[in-house]
Amino acid sequence: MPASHTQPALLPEVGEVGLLSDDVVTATDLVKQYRRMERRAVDGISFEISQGETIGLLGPNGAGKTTLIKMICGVTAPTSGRLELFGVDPVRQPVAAKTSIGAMHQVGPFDLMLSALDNLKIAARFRGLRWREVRPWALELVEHLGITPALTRLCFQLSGGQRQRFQLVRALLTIPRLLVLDEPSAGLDVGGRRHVERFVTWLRDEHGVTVLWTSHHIDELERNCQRVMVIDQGRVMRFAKPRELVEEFGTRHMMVTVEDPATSGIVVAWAEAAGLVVKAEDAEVRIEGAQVQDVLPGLSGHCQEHGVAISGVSTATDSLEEVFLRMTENKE
Ligand SMILES: Nc1ncnc2c1ncn2[C@@H]1O[C@H](COP(=O)(O)OP(=O)(O)OP(=O)(O)O)[C@@H](O)[C@H]1O
Repeated sequence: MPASHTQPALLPEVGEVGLLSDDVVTATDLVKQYRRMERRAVDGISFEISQGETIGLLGPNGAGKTTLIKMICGVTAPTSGRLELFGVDPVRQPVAAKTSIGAMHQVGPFDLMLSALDNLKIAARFRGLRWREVRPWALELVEHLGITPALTRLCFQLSGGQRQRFQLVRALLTIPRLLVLDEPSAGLDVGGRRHVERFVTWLRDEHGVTVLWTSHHIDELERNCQRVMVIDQGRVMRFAKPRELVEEFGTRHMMVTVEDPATSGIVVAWAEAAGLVVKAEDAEVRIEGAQVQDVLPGLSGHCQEHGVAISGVSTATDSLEEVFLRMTENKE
């Protein structure tokens, strides 16, 4: 969090222009059909996002995440359906989108031949902000993200991670009502990812910022999002809390490790005969099932009878990543 932990006094009021609703985004039967693309990129999506929520957007490559974000930002128009951002159409009233959204896109619009500082000044002007007014806050952010020494360097001289952090500063020249993060951790190391996560949490908790967050790091969404929308081939498969997705699509599993990998087949044969889903790799056997721990006494007895030494047993529930893979596999 920035050192002051407060929104600087000079920070301009944001998100005031003609905004009629507390619902952040409302989409009804939203469709995007690109020319020269056979299927629809977004295919009849309906959902609502409320003030203060952190929403994860999850889907395989080409699922339609970026297209959906572009429509929310008013950058591209829906082919049909209805989309409202704070109660207004972001394409017809682009000022509303421009003043209420802070967006960090996958491909940043930085001019590589200008310094990061000049790029930030240009971004401020583009958004109708006076640089001298947002400067203290922007520089505080730059300091907080550890990129002050890179401020006056040309953008092409920056590392991917430094550029990514400047993209975040650019999205946050004012504190937006909706922060859109399209792959914010691309190019960041583990420390950088956690830094960004903490900062976004602070924005949500201290300033009530609503966040729409896409990532291929599913653990990141699991940690930070209240609800996750799983989309595939332009359609919403589920829009639910991470825990609900895991409960609905995940399974409990037990990992049994045998001392001698050659004996794992005995465990596999027993589990299969008991009607359980089982996978083995070397000395590790994974047995799936809702009440999987209940089979342990029977399995132990069988192993003792057949001279199989078990060196470890653990049970766990699938992670959101495992659930996501199960939901989207075989959909090509
Ligand atoms: N301007 C465009 N013209 C034609 N087709 C497009 C255009 N933009 C995207 N597409 C296609 O629309 C589909 C959805 O693309 P989109 O970029 O929204 O997916 P995504 O979920 O963001 O993917 P990724 O995770 O790879 O970034 C893809 O098949 C893509 O090729």
